[in-house]
Amino acid sequence: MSGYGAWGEAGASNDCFRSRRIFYIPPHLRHERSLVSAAESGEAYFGARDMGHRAPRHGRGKRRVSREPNPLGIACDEMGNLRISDAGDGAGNVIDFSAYEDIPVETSGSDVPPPASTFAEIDLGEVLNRNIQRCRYVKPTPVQRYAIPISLAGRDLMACAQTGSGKTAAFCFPIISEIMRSSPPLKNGRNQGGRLACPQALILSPTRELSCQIHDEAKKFSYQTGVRVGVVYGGAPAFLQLRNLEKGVDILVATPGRLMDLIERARISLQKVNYLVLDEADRMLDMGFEPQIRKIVEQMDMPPPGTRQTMLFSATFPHGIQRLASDFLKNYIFLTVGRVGSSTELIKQRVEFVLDMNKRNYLKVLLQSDKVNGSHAKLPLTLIFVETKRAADSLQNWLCIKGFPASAIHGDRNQLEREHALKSFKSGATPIMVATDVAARGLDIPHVAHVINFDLPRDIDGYVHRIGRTGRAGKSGLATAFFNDANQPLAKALVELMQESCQEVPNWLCQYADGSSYVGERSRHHGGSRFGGRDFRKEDLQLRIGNYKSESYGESSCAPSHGDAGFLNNGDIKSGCSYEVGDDSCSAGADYSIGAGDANAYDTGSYNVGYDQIVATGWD
Ligand SMILES: Nc1ncnc2c1ncn2[C@@H]1O[C@H](COP(=O)(O)OP(=O)(O)OP(=O)(O)O)[C@@H](O)[C@H]1O
Repeated sequence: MSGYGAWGEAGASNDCFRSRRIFYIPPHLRHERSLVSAAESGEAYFGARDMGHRAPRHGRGKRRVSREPNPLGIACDEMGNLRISDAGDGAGNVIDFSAYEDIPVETSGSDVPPPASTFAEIDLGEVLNRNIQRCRYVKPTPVQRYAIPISLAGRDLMACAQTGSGKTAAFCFPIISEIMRSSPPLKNGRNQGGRLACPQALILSPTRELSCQIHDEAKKFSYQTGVRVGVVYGGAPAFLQLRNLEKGVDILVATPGRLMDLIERARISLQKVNYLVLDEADRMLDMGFEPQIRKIVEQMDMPPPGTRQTMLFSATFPHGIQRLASDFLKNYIFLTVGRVGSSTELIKQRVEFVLDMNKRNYLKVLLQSDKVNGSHAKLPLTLIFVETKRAADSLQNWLCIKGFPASAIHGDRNQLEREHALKSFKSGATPIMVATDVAARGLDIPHVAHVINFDLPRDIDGYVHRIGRTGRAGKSGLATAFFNDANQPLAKALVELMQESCQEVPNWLCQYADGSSYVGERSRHHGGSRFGGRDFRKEDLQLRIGNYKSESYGESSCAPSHGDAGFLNNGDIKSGCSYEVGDDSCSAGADYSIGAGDANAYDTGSYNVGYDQIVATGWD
């Protein structure tokens, strides 16, 4: 094996494939030279006991500098210190977040801590602050300005902020800082026997790729802090992940399936979890994940809400999901940051009427024109979303035949194929990637210039996440959607979203919207608001003030124009308050996962039905 490929070979004999033991080395372990050389030399990987370079804890900011591998990929001096002048975003640029300055922010809940305007204002600790500088994060983004102080104040949080606006750092920074602060230090995140990992923080995410990405980010942020980050996800051998965890883990990033498996095998315990994060929280409580998440959060050994701190993040938060999520939270703050990508025109949205039979030809024309307009006549990175796994394979083949280098990523591909596709897309070797919704959320791929919805998703939230793969971190991007009669149910919500984002809406699309029978989550609950979502407690309360009874839940920092008059301060809503108006809302909630078992497919029909039930039986 050469370099740090994805596969390790033990007992290698190049001409005799069968005599080799070949095993997969997951990305987060590929920097471990000892692992790779053990694999190359045929030595058992299992013998590599001390591959970690954990810095012993000597109190906050005073951990011993170690030979910890440098996750930032930046030059270090002989002591392992990064040379800050060498640091950057990979392209040597300071990222421009000025586009986010005027974004409207709304908070609700009791005693909301004031936001911070600079990182220096927030007491995150010297080492972490240095890493923030190394990442070239000059100023906190709006979600970071609000979420970090809220989290440091120990409050539960439901945060809805636009795609690409820095939510990962918003939950990683306070957790790393608090773990560094924790005294006395816990036993390096494992029990005395050493085989049971007991993380202090658990970050759950819906896909393997996103878990790996969060893990990589968290490693960068925690460089030389002594805080250890681990990851477990399906599709890769568990024993390698476990070996890594045995060295100790403070922050564990996980997909739910693999985590559950390792809990049941008594290799991970959640009893010391002080911080729980659900990234893409609406997705985690939707589409078949909900029972699993409930099991992990409520039926294992995790401390209950109030004892642990819980933070939920996403760019979209349908109200029904907010209701479910509130079971996991205690006296939480709801934070909304307007959808920057849309509202500031960072993402230019175009919708074209294209019949199914013409889609491929139209795509070809589009790609050819992108190529002509691209720098050095090169195709810019283009992500194409399709509905099914089979369609992804088929379109990828067709593109390759037509001379457009393309990779494909979907749930039927094995982990190695998925990683390979992503890597070759990121590097530009195959500048086109065809994807199902497995790549719709969270993935932060620099320089994606164009997102094409070859098949539109069935719900508007899916559209928001998909187009959010471009126009990230202050950069602009383009999103093109192919629309035809089959997409009529989406028309109204699409027009509203485009209008909100100051996009040019074609007349023909408005006509489709006028004739649309679909009333999506956005139409029904966002009420034309510029915000990415509203705190469902407000609207429930407003309804109850009118129809049932008054109950206080907390103060809103937003102007009275949002209808806050009449709210009392400092109360705490009981989780699941909507149950008062009919237990149907409970069972409606359960519909979210029924019929949506395929984690790679969207089936929003089920939750629309569920929500209709709430509306019909609860409020009318
Ligand atoms: N304060 C900051 N200054 C500069 N860049 C930042 C800052 N915070 C985050 N970034 C960069 O912005 C990009 C997007 O961040 P991130 O992936 O956390 O977005 P997100 O809000 O989680 O998006 P999504 O909703 O798609 O998951 C990343 O490349 C990250 O490094």
